[in-house]
Amino acid sequence: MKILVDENMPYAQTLFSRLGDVQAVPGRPIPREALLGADALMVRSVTKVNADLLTGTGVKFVGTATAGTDHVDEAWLAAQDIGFSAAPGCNAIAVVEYVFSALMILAQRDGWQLRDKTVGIVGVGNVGSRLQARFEALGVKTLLCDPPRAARGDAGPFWPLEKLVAEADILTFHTPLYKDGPYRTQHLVDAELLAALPDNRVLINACRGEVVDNAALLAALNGGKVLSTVLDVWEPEPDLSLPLLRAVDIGTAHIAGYSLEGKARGTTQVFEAYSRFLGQPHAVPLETLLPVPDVSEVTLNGSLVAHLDEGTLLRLMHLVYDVRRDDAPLRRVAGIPGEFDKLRKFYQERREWSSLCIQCDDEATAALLTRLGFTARLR
Ligand SMILES: NC(=O)C1=CN([C@@H]2O[C@H](COP(=O)(O)OP(=O)(O)OC[C@H]3O[C@@H](n4cnc5c(N)ncnc54)[C@H](O)[C@@H]3O)[C@@H](O)[C@H]2O)C=CC1
Ligand SMILES: O=C(O)C(=O)[C@H](O)COP(=O)(O)O
Repeated sequence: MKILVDENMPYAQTLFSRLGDVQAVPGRPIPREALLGADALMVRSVTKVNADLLTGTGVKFVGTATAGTDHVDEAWLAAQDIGFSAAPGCNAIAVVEYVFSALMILAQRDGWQLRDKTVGIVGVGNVGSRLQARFEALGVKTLLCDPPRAARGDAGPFWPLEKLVAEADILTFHTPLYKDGPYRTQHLVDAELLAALPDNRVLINACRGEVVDNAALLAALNGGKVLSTVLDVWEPEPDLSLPLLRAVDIGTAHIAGYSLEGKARGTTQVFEAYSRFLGQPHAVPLETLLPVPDVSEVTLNGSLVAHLDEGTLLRLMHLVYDVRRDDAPLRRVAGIPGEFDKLRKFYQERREWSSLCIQCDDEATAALLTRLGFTARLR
């Protein structure tokens, strides 16, 4: 059995070799000759999986170690009776921690406190709901927009996007990319929305580049719109607009989801799905794969809760992950062919907040840190 895996999929060799012969290949594009004779294909978001890629191959199962699936023609796979699995939620925590880092940096730079702001979350799935839970832990007001969930009768409240545009200080987008249909998200942020957005707001896109009309955003920023902008994803990738990169406050190379835990969950989720598909189910506990983090324990003296000190919180968050480490390298190499993908391929190890154990003095602080996603212990 031959299993092709994207070369940027940590732990794929270790895991998939339990099921067959593994060959690691570049994902953008996958070499056609490698596909011939392959039984299964494990990709990431950079590979377009469709009839053009797979017709005439013997591939019977496709896994994508990603949350988004817009690069996969699922209807075509189903029509060909090719098995498919994504990795829903695998990197949601990483995206949440990216958003927090970005917001804390802007707050410090511009002299505001997160707790005084209202955050509008557009798309309240794996990322958005975790984001909301952490904001709630900090007492930050959120407004949620998720029309598909509202239509399903899920508990909200969910609001129309227009209300978030009018009332939220921070708008953060976490929807799938839908190019058509009733919940189309392509260019959800367009010239009209940008014009309606009052000045001094924050806009974050960490879902898919096409959810924001990049040309309209650049025109708005060039036209004097006062908007702090954080973009992890671009239209198009990898050839992002250099003027837009210069105009945004924080810009990164589609790495919001790139914690080691997030990538490892992605690989294990598709491995487990493929093993079930083959009728040989395996379960892989994440802790059996992950290395010890560089910094694993700190002591926090005093209470974080008595008067919530966002400066201390920022320092704790940034002991684990500070988004500026990803903004600077993109600005250095953007525009040089191949460099966007290289930043992603040779990504410096990044861990999630849960990898940091914080020893603290009081129960309320420990409870808050735990709700935020750190590991907290009373000393
Ligand atoms: N930058 C990165 O590294 C990453 C990007 N992503 C992207 O973020 C997206 C969201 O991730 P998850 O939360 O894990 O996905 P998810 O599928 O769990 O949640 C998406 C939510 O968006 C909602 N939604 C759909 N259409 C909408 C619309 N028109 N308006 C508002 N809400 C809408 C859905 O009902 C769902 O609740 C993924 O589809 C993926 O494209 C995900 C992980 C990492
Ligand atoms: O999971 C998703 O969806 C993402 O956007 C991934 O974080 C993107 O990573 P790659 O698949 O492009 O390595």
